[in-house]
Amino acid sequence: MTRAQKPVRLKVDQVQKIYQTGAGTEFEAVRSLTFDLHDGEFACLVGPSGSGKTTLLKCIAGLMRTTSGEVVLDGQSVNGPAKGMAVVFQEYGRSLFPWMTVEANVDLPLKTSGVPKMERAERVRDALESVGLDKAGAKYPWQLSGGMQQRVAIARAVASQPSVLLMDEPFAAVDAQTRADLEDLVRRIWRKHNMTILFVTHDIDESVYLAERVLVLSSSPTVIQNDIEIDLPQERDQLVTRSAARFAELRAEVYERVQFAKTNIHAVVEPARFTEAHA
Ligand SMILES: Nc1ncnc2c1ncn2[C@@H]1O[C@H](COP(=O)(O)OP(=O)(O)OP(=O)(O)O)[C@@H](O)[C@H]1O
Repeated sequence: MTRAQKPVRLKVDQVQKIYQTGAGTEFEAVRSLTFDLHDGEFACLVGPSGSGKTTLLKCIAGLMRTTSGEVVLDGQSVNGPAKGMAVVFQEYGRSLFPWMTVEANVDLPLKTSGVPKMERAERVRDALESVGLDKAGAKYPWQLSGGMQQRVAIARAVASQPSVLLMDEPFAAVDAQTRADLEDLVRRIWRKHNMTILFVTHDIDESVYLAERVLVLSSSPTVIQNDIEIDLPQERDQLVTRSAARFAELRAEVYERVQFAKTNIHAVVEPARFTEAHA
């Protein structure tokens, strides 16, 4: 089945975000963003610094109101923190409760959403096993390394069985080796649980390695500038995949698009004006 034939999980429809920045002033961070995420897709979102990646993710997760436009999850309009979405942030240290064990941290969203106790225990066990932390359930977050803490945050997201998993620069704060391990872990989890993932990253190589599709944002005020299919084999390996000729081509393509985004404000939405202004 092709991507287009699969049901749409997440619909982002002309989302605009204008921040009120003080006495009568405002800043349009996101202009008009439209894309669909289909069931089981893994998409990465890249773009210049300040292009609105975090703003967009917060709007999608229902943590921030859009100024206009709509986010629809499984056919329901998102108007607040949505039950079917889980978010993994960069700051794992702040997203886990230090006074709770690993198990209790993973269990918390299940408990608050009223999942029966027996089922909760099973889901927590499965999720911790998926991230290779089945022996660490009784530990506290502060007894774990940064990479392990981020795996707990991922386990918590997996346990809640979200329709869509949102990840905002989740590996930016860990060392290179841990990052590579976590990338492989997320791809394994994605395939095992047939998840739908939207992953924000600064790192172009990471976006190509992880995703099936890379969405490139323009600079602010932001629109989707490019939607690039990553036609690499499903089985990926840090050494083999990253040294493949096709990987280099895709990386170069995404890199060029991001460079273009940095220097061509409004080039996509208003090409005529851009051409005139730079003629
Ligand atoms: N609360 C706010 N009030 C006003 N402007 C804001 C606010 N939050 C973000 N912005 C502005 O909106 C734009 C987009 O910010 P955002 O953090 O979403 O970008 P980003 O692509 O995630 O950035 P980075 O890649 O550097 O993390 C930036 O110009 C930022 O200064």
